[in-house]
Amino acid sequence: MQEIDSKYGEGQDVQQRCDDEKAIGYSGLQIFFGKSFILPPGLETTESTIQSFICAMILFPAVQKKAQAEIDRVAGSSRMPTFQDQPDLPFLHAVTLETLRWNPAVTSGLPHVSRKDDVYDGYFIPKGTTVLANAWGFTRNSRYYTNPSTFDPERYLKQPPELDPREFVFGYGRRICPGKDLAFQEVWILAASVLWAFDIVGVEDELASLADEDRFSFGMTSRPTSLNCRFVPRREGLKDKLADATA
Ligand code: HEM
Repeated sequence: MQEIDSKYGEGQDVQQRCDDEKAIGYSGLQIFFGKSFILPPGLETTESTIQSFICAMILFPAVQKKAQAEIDRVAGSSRMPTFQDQPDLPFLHAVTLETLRWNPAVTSGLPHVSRKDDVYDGYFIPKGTTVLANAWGFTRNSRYYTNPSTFDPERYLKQPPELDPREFVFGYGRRICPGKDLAFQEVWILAASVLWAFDIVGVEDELASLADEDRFSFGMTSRPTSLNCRFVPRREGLKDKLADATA
């Protein structure tokens, strides 16, 4: 990758770079994850969201079991779930939403500048002020979510459902995340595939005793502070089945 990185700086000819990478044998996945490429804005956020999903599955095994039961009912044991199964997997859809909410990857949004004087909730905000929208604040607000620290996908399945986190975890307006639909689908297919193939089992219970404030890093992108777990295969001949699915 270094050889390619030194040839192409940021913002250089992406198509040419892809062709060169393919020519020297990088897989599609390596190209997707290549640094100094156009995707880094979505890379860390998606990665940390997936880590939060794994963390949630460790801490809330009943949710994991319920999602696996739904996947098994729809896809069976001989094939992995695919996007075609999406309409038949409402609980998994809710698990994906709850993953986005439970630990939003960008907890305090990105800084923006107010373009004119404004008043919000009685506070005067002069033109030119740096403004941050607190996504974390939404996720833990009991006005929107019951037991907000609990990972509970059912909140989106009851009538009326609680607030869809896609309303705020991807930002707002003109600069809203352009990768939001892709991100949702990436997290969904990863959750579907991993839960079909493996039981995710925590190897230490230190995470369970932590409060929200200590459980997540709250960096530029927020991720779980500890993630010790084992992926235990759920299927006979899993290696061959995975090879078939990715061939
Ligand atoms: C779960 C995954 C993701 C989350 C939580 C997320 C969240 C965000 C947030 C909060 C912003 C700032 C929006 C604002 O300024 O108000 C943003 C911007 C952006 N995201 Fe994402 N994102 C994710 C995945 C992706 C993916 C997969 C891509 C691309 C493939 C992507 C590309 C971008 C780009 C290019 C921007 C900058 C947009 C601009 O400034 O005009 N993101 N994202």
